[in-house]
Amino acid sequence: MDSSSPLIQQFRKFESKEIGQQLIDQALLYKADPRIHIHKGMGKRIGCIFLNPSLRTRVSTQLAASNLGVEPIVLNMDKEGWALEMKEGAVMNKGTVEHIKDAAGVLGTFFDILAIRAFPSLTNKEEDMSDFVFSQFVKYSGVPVISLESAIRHPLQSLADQITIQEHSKEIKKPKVVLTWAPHIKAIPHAVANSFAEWTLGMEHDLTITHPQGYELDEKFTTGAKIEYNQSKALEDADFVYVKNWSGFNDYGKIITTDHSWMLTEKHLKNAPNAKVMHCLPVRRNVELSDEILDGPRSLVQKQAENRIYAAQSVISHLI
Ligand SMILES: NCCC[C@H](NC(=O)CCC(=O)O)C(=O)O
Ligand SMILES: NC(=O)OP(=O)(O)O
Repeated sequence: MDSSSPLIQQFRKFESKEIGQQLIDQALLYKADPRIHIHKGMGKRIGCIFLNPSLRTRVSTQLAASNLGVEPIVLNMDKEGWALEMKEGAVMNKGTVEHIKDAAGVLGTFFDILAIRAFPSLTNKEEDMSDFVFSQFVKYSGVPVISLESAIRHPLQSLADQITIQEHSKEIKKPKVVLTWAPHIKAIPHAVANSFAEWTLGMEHDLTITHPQGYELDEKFTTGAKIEYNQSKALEDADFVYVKNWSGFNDYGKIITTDHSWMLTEKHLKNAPNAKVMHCLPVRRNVELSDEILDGPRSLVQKQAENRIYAAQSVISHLI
């Protein structure tokens, strides 16, 4: 498939509701019968390259590939690979051992598809915003590259989230979705929140984003959403509440507040009796979200994680 096609672009950034729905439908087909296309990927290989930790993405991508007969090979580059140099023209007389040009070139000859996890630095805003590390793999590998969460987006997570929303909103015409900031002990990337906003708006749901002053996200991803600084007002009558921490975007990579009162508990949802609660995981229990919600009937977090398999399978299937 031509790597500039809108379908492939959507694996990186949201292109259209029609393509979004097509990917969701394909994922649901695989969920009903995971090995229906077991021969489709015969002889193909996907290289899953992790520059950062992962549980769900690592395992679900391998399961998705296996369901299609594609052989997955995982390289935990941060632990097992050579330290990569990303900068053009670098004099490599310090810690980095291998240049991205050489490494990505080799990986491109070994694999039909690459899948890359590369978190942001959260210190160099301009570089992070250009999705520098992910883009270097795209530039030098010469094969289609799937994002397993890059500096600015986490599209496979968002696809899984939209599958989950669709599965749980059969009776609701236009679900009210609320993305709420949650406290955390560390500076956390914007990718999950950005992609969730991009896909939720793209699928034409009603999106409200709530966070303390100063935690405004990049407008590139949030235009069309209501921004409501009063969390309890934002949560009223919500159908889905997506809980996520992120660090400052304007005050880049900074922790602006850790206000514990933003941690979602049952009390916060007294005016949202039907709200289902979502989180991409891993979650810091009783910091971001309370045990009572995570272990209670509102929680969709396990369903989201399960749908990661079929989201990845839908995307890989379109690529082979
Ligand atoms: N892919 C799922 C989330 C990955 C990352 N979370 C983290 O880094 C959590 C780290 C911690 O809790 O220490 C994030 O939110 O973008
Ligand atoms: N949600 C998610 O991407 O999880 P991992 O970081 O464990 O892959």
